Amino acid sequence: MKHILVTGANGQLGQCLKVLAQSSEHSFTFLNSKELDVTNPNQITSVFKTQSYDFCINCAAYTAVDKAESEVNQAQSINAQGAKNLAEACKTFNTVLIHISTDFVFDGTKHISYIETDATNPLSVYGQTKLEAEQYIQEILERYYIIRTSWLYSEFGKNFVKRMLHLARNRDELNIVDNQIGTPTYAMDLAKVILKMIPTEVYYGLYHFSNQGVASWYDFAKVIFELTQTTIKVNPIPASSYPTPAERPHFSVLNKAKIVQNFNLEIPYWQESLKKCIKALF
Ligand SMILES: NC(=O)C1=CN([C@@H]2O[C@H](COP(=O)(O)OP(=O)(O)OC[C@H]3O[C@@H](n4cnc5c(N)ncnc54)[C@H](OP(=O)(O)O)[C@@H]3O)[C@@H](O)[C@H]2O)C=CC1
Ligand SMILES: Cc1cn([C@H]2C[C@H](O)[C@@H](COP(=O)(O)OP(=O)(O)O[C@H]3O[C@@H](C)C(=O)[C@@H](O)[C@H]3O)O2)c(=O)[nH]c1=O
Repeated sequence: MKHILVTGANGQLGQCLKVLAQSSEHSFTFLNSKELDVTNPNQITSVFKTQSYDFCINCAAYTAVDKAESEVNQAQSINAQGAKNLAEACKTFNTVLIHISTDFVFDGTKHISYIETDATNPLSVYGQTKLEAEQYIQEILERYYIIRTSWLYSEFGKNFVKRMLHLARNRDELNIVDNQIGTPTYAMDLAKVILKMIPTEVYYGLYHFSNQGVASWYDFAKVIFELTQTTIKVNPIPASSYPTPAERPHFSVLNKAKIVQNFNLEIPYWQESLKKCIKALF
């Protein structure tokens, strides 16, 4: 049995981990942003002093991609400095850090799936602060897992699936970007993989994980409405017709070969996992 600390426990990934913790052999401590503010090194130290943790899963993040363009300091402080603070505590207290990163560290100019060693070049403040976090962790720690994932959704928190269903209540028509290509990922699938990595305690390093398959946001929206039998007209539009403060990569499909091989995974296709999430929502 391992002792596991989870930060940012009220976010969507944190809540998925809470569900899985109920049937896990491990002992979990879930702390929300008030109980453990990752920007506060003193608070982190006092939490790590209360008991010895084998693992810390960092689910704390600033994830408002567009807002981050104007709240640079806050995004930097939570995403980059917060991860650095946790990495330092993990080093002092001999804890393995499991940190979640993003496909938005890439600029999207590649045409085949991104592997872990591909060059990064974030287009947004959010992506830049998440990349800084990766760099701090790699500098400070030897025993860490960084998992880059993409387009997370779940029955919990704020995400694209819930936003589409909410918008469809008052609209007959939606325009959705069809030239940003990635892979939607069910946060519950990511949570399961994280827990599968825990007993292994080997193969530390940087990994990519998403569901299988490829989609545009338009494809994603269409399937959300099909599965929920929502009648709405969905129009494909280029990103240039949907201006946003943050630029997003045109292509950010992640290659999962490394995580599949090292942890012997079978990854579900995104449409299959979306069905499970929709079932949990209704
Ligand atoms: N959502 C997505 O599409 C993707 C997310 N990721 C990454 O996955 C991880 C999990 O994301 P997700 O669950 O969706 O994120 P959420 O936005 O759902 O949750 C983030 C959590 O972090 C908490 N938090 C914010 N500031 C602090 C702080 N200073 N100290 C402690 N906790 C804080 C928030 O708490 P509060 O609500 O109280 O502010 C919130 O509960 C993140 O690292 C994210 O970057 C990667 C790819 C895609
Ligand atoms: C609401 C809406 C969005 N869009 C577009 C805008 C954008 O290009 C795309 C997705 O928009 P969102 O703002 O919902 O998603 P976004 O916040 O960009 O999602 C990202 O979040 C961060 C945290 C990550 O790490 C990424 O992997 C990714 O999941 O959909 C439309 O085209 N029409 C719409 O009506």
